[in-house]
Amino acid sequence: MRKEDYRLSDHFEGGLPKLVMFDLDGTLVDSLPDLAHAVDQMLPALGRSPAGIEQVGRWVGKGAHHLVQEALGLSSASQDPELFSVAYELFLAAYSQANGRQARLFSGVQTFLDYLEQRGVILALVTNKPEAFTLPLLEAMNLKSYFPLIVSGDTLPLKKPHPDQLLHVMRHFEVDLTQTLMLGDSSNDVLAARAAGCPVVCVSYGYNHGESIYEADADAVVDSMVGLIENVQ
Ligand SMILES: O=C(O)COP(=O)(O)O
Ligand SMILES: [Mg+2]
Repeated sequence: MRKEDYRLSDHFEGGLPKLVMFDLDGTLVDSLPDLAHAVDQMLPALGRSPAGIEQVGRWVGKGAHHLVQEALGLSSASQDPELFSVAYELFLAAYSQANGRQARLFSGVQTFLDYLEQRGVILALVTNKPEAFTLPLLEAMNLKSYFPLIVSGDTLPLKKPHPDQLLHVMRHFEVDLTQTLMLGDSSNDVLAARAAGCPVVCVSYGYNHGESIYEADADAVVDSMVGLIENVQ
C-alpha cells in the first residue's frame, strides 16, 4: 500500500482510533503568517533585517524559544543571554498582538474534527507552542471545545521530540498506544510518536524545518486529513 492511501479503517480495531493527538502549528492551523509578522517586528527593533515568511517557516515547530534563538542566529540562548532575553520579550509582545490575526484552519481540518467528535473519538492537542499562545489561538480558531486535554510546550518539563506529552495524554485517557494516532506536520511529531510507540501520520502541507516530511519515518503522509476517512461510511 502506498503511504498516501492510508485509511484509519484499515489500521484501527473498529475502524477508528480511540484517541487522536493533534499537533497545532502547521497541522491544524496555518499560523506562520502571524509568527513571521512577529519575528519581523522583533528583528528590526534589534537593528537587524527582517527574515521573511519562508525563512521563519523553517524555524517553527520547536517552540518559541527555539524560534527566537534561530532568528538571532544563536546556537543556544546561553550563547548571548542578554540579547536573547531582550529579543524574546520583543517577540512575546509582538506575537501576543499578532497571534490568530492572519491564522487560518487548513483545508479538511474542520470536517475531520467534526467527523471524529461525532463518533466519540477522544481528541487531544499536543503542541510545542507555549500555553499563553496556544489557548488564545485555539479560541480565535473556534477549536478549543474539541479538546478535553491540551498539552502545550511548557505544560510539562519536556516537549516534542520527547515522548512525554504524548505519554501523558495516553495515560490520562487510559488509551492503549495501538488505539492512538498522532497527527502532525514535522519530524518532531514523528520522533515523539515513535518514542511513545504510537502510530503517526503527517500532513504534507506543514512546516518541517525546511525538509521534506516524506523523509521522516511517518506511517503515512496525507495532503488533507479528510483523506484518512474517505472510505469510511
Ligand atoms: O511553537 C511551535 O514551534 C509550534 O509548535 P507545534 O508545531 O508543535 O504546534
Ligand atoms: Mg507543527
